[in-house]
Amino acid sequence: MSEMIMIYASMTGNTEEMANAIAEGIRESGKDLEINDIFDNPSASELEKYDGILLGSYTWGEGALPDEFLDFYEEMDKLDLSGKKAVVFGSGDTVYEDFAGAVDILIAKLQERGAEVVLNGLKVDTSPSPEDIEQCKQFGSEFVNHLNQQENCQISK
Ligand SMILES: Cc1cc2nc3c(=O)[nH]c(=O)nc-3n(C[C@H](O)[C@H](O)[C@H](O)COP(=O)(O)O)c2cc1C
Repeated sequence: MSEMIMIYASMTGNTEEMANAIAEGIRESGKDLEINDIFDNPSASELEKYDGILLGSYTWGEGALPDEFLDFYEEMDKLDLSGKKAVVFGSGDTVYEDFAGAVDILIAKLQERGAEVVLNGLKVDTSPSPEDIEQCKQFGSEFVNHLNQQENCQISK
C-alpha cells in the first residue's frame, strides 16, 4: 500500500501541474503515492490510512475553497489525524486580495484534526513557471525527507 496520499482540486490545470511535479519529486525520492482528483469524490476517511498527506487546491470566490472540495472538507471534521505528517499546495492569482487562501484553509483544518504540517504551504501564481515546477519537485522530496525522519525515529526506539 502507498505510504502517501494526495488529494487535489484543479479547474484549469494549474494546481494539477503542481500536483504532477510534486508527485515526480516524491517518486524520484523512492516513495509510492496514491493520487486522487477531488472530482472523483474521494472519502476523507481515506486520509487516516496513510502516514503522509498532501492536499492541493486552487482558490475560488474571495479566498475560498472551491465548491467541489466542501464535502471532503466537512468530512475531515470526523478525522483523527494525530501522528500524520501533511503538506498543502495550490495555485492562486496575485490579483486577488486573498492570494491562494485555500492553501491556508486546508492547513488550518489539517492542524485542527491533529496532523503535523511540516512545510510552509506552497503557493504558485497562476500557471507554474519552469522555476515553480522545480520548486514543486523539491517540495515533494522535502516532504519525503520529513517522513523518512519519522521512520528512522521509530526504528531507533
Ligand atoms: C471566480 C474566481 C475567483 C477566484 N478567487 C481567487 C482568490 O480569491 N484568490 C486567489 O488567489 N485566486 C483566485 N482565483 C484564481 C484561481 O485560483 C487561479 O486562476 C488558479 O490558477 C486556478 O487554478 P487551477 O488551474 O488549478 O484551477 C479565482 C478565480 C476565479 C475564476
